Amino acid sequence: MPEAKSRKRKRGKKTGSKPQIQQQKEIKSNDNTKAKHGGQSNELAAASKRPKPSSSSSFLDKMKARLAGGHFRMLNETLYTCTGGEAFNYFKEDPSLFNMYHAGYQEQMAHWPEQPVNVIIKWLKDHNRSFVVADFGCGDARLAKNVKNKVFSFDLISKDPSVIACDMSKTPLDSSTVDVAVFCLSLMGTDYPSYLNEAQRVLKPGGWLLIAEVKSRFDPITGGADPNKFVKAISELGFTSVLKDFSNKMFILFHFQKKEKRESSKSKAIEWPELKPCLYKRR
Ligand SMILES: C[S@@+](CC[C@H](N)C(=O)[O-])C[C@H]1O[C@@H](n2cnc3c(N)ncnc32)[C@H](O)[C@@H]1O
Repeated sequence: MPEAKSRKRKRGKKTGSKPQIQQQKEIKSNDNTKAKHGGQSNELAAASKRPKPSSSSSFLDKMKARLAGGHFRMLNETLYTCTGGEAFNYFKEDPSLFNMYHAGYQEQMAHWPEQPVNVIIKWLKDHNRSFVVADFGCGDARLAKNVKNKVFSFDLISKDPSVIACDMSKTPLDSSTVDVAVFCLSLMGTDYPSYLNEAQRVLKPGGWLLIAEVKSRFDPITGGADPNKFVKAISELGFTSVLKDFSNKMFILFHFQKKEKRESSKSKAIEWPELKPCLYKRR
């Protein structure tokens, strides 16, 4: 690493001094040609040869954005193809990757006409303010920052003192203590049923499970999961389906309420549909 740094410094010096020397030469030759020919056209010709700082910096910005976009897509794909535990260890080793992921995520979300987290914030504002909320995969904890409810925010890395860093299949919450469990675009890991199991454990009977997910993940025509199979699996986990909303172009919303008692026998394994990774577009 130190070697790379010093090489960078040397290169910086070289490129930094060259244009200056060039400029001086141009000014000189301009003066000469002006003196010789007295024409304005020579000055214009020289100016057109000068490097344009604005275009080179915008090129650099473009390259930086392309590189950042590539990093984001790589991290995004990693999160969708590993378990929560693996993702937790991955970010723990290099927390800066989490910032990189979220910068790319915010960039992508800026192109969505509506943010699902805002729809959930509105739902919470329209309901009981004393509801205790658990935000599973909270990101920058926007939800907690925008409601008056008590919110427990969980993510792989804590970027805010209010966020608890953990793999959300194992939260530190006591059983039956939460009124609303939120998963907003966060059912990423291949072991996503373990996150829903955890929500079932911490929710009070009658508690709400709100899920927003990328629509393409539930489009069987393009290899997505059958939403009915997803709802069936969650019902077997001990929930009643209350709402399935397909009206938004980008995301799908599911609302469930926890049953007083789980009906399905423990011996019968729940058949969870596979949720395909959500691959964001290159921009
Ligand atoms: C696509 S972002 C959405 C963030 C936020 N919910 C929003 O809507 O803006 C998904 C978040 O879930 C987190 N996440 C994914 N798997 C997780 C896990 N097993 N445990 C904790 N957080 C997880 C990611 O780190 C990421 O911050």
